[in-house]
Amino acid sequence: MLNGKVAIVTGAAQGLGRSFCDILLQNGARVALLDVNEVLGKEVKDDFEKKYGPDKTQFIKCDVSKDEDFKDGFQKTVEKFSGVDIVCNNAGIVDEKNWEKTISINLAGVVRGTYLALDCMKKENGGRGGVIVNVASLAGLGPLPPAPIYTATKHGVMGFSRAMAAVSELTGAGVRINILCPSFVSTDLLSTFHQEEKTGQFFCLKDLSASLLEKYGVLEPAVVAKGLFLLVTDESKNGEVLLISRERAAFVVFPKGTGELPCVPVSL
Ligand SMILES: NC(=O)C1=CN([C@@H]2O[C@H](COP(=O)(O)OP(=O)(O)OC[C@H]3O[C@@H](n4cnc5c(N)ncnc54)[C@H](O)[C@@H]3O)[C@@H](O)[C@H]2O)C=CC1
Ligand SMILES: CCCCCC(=O)CC\C=C/C=C/C=C/[C@@H](O)[C@@H](O)CCCC(=O)O
Repeated sequence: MLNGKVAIVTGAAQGLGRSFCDILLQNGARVALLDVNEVLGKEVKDDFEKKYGPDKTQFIKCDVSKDEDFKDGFQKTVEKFSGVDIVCNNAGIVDEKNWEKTISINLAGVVRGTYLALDCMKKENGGRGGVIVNVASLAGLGPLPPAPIYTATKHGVMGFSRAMAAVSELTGAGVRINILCPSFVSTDLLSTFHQEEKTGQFFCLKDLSASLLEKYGVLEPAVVAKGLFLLVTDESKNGEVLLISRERAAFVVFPKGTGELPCVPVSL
């Protein structure tokens, strides 16, 4: 289904990003693995090479918070695979103490990756069109009290990506932009929920964290990867938000305009 297609996945060295690469490779795509972790990234590339054969993957060391790194990642991908069709802006962290770092990766990194992807794929630039999937979270749909900055970045990814999907459609860029909102997933990032050095002043809410984990359950990365595959392959989807939790996978329906927002009127 994805034969001949070229994908870029950030945060590809482990967790959800690794699963996203796997399902894209399984379906015939060639994949550039971008990650700041060079050791793990090269190991994953070797694993994929054993599983899918040579010349299907390329690991590129890239810190999505650095402009030159990210531009270099795109340039090396185009040089190796002669173009890009799919971009998954997945890299993300939880660090409520170093909150500027969290914003620079989770939000600014997604903005950077979306702009680079559009420059590379949009038809007016000689691109062949394509699709961008930005990874938000259930915390992009509602507040996650133990991680307010993380929540802010994911809400930012939601607003930015939905606006850019409209921009892409209005300008005829030929690039679809969709958003993935998973619930808790069994990856290294989830363990930060219980680490005081990552949750900082909000570590006091660790009981709420535990109850939220109980309430929402924990998904396997491969389940979320199926959601990525749907957003990549369903060409009718642009500006869509796919929520994936233990109970359901569903496209979020938003009010058509602010006039339809559920509100309680007040007299001023
Ligand atoms: N694990 C979970 O419960 C959920 C995770 N997500 C989101 O999914 C995405 C992936 O998270 P996980 O796979 O769970 O985390 P993870 O910690 O297992 O993997 C994240 C990957 O991103 C890489 N990375 C970190 N900073 C980077 C940077 N500056 N530049 C490039 N790569 C960088 C890491 O080296 C790592 O390989 C994140 O955006 C996260 O917010 C969303 C909902 C739930
Ligand atoms: C800090 C660790 C983050 C782990 C990575 C995630 O993105 C996990 C996101 C999973 C669940 C988020 C749930 C957010 C729920 C809110 O919408 C709100 O409903 C929470 C209010 C408390 C409650 O639901 O009882």
